[in-house]
Amino acid sequence: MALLISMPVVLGFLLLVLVGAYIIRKRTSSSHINQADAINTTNEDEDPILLDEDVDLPSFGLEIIANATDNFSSTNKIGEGGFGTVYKGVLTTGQEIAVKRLSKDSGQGLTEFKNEVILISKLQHRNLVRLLGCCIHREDRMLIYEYMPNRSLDLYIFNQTRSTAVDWQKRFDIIVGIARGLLYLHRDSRLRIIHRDLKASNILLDSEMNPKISDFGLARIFGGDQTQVNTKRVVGTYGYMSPEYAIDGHFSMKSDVFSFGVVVLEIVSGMKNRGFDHPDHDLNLLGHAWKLWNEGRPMELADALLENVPASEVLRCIQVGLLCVQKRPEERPLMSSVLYMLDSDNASLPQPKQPGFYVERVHKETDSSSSLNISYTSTDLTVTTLHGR
Ligand SMILES: Nc1ncnc2c1ncn2[C@@H]1O[C@H](COP(=O)(O)OP(=O)(O)OP(=O)(O)O)[C@@H](O)[C@H]1O
Repeated sequence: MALLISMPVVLGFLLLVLVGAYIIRKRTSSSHINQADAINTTNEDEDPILLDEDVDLPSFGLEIIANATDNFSSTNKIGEGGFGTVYKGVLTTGQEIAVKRLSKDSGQGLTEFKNEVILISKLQHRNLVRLLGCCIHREDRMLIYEYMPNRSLDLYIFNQTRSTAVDWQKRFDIIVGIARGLLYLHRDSRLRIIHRDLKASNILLDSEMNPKISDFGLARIFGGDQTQVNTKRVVGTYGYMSPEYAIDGHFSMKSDVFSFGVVVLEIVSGMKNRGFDHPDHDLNLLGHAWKLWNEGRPMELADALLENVPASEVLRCIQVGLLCVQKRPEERPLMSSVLYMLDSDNASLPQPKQPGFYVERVHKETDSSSSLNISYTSTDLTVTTLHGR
């Protein structure tokens, strides 16, 4: 009798457990869908998307890397970034490497480290820097890259002495190479990747001055038909960030296109967007280029150190650069169109409209569509801004 009474109770309990398990499973799997097949626009959590899967990447022992870099000696130090210090090293095989050592007090860096390892180990393109492996030893984390003998683009184009080493043909090839690398990230790789920190110091140059996009610590994977992510944590570098990203935290392929446009105008002019100084106005490089364009004298933007430049090619690059930095993301071209425009002599290009963020020296630019003022600092550091705080 007692058994007969308790039977429905037991069955009911079992049913509850099953329904509960189903709901939990459904929730878990839909959070995966958000990452992989995501919807058109998503809100990004404070933490970046990290794929939970094994990465097939060689691991170097600390001893090997310490030997290669002369125990991380200051003479082997070649750079310093938001992530930590970069050292040059030589393996016993004679192969030259660049070692990025995550600084220990960089809480941000650990997430970026994982992100970079996971992302770049899946990518392969002649215009992307190659990650050879990583080294994890206790608290120490390092990324091992192929060494780029000509270091980064900023060291050439913003340096009067060195910039003569990059004539117009080289600069044009570098622009096209960066565009190809970015198109691969946006469209042609197995994943759709938004770099988020494209800038001159993240373009490395090999022995033949071929450009390689580097620094994937801030990059994000988009899935399915996803075109935009909204984040509260804006990370990037002032001078290269698009208005909709810097102000509203919206990033997309079009925010990378904006950064690409800034790089193009910097390559053509040999001047930095941020910190640009002109006696006649308060505009930054984008504003200056836009002003010259409207006044019908765009060729004045070209680096004075360049000789015998093919005017039509330079003009095309300036026009493409201005199209990429247009204020409204929907007006900016996709990287496929950018490459088409760069490649074709006689394609008729659209007229560029007003760029985003084109005032510099007033140190403050207000966007009417947002209640937020963007205040520039005087440093060129990578920034992290929390919106809505
Ligand atoms: N693979 C490499 N080969 C040669 N030089 C490199 C390599 N990777 C980085 N460097 C040098 O080290 C410098 C610092 O690189 P890193 O990517 O850490 O910082 P960054 O891009 O300058 O700044 P941030 O981290 O703020 O974006 C680069 O500008 C470049 O000159």
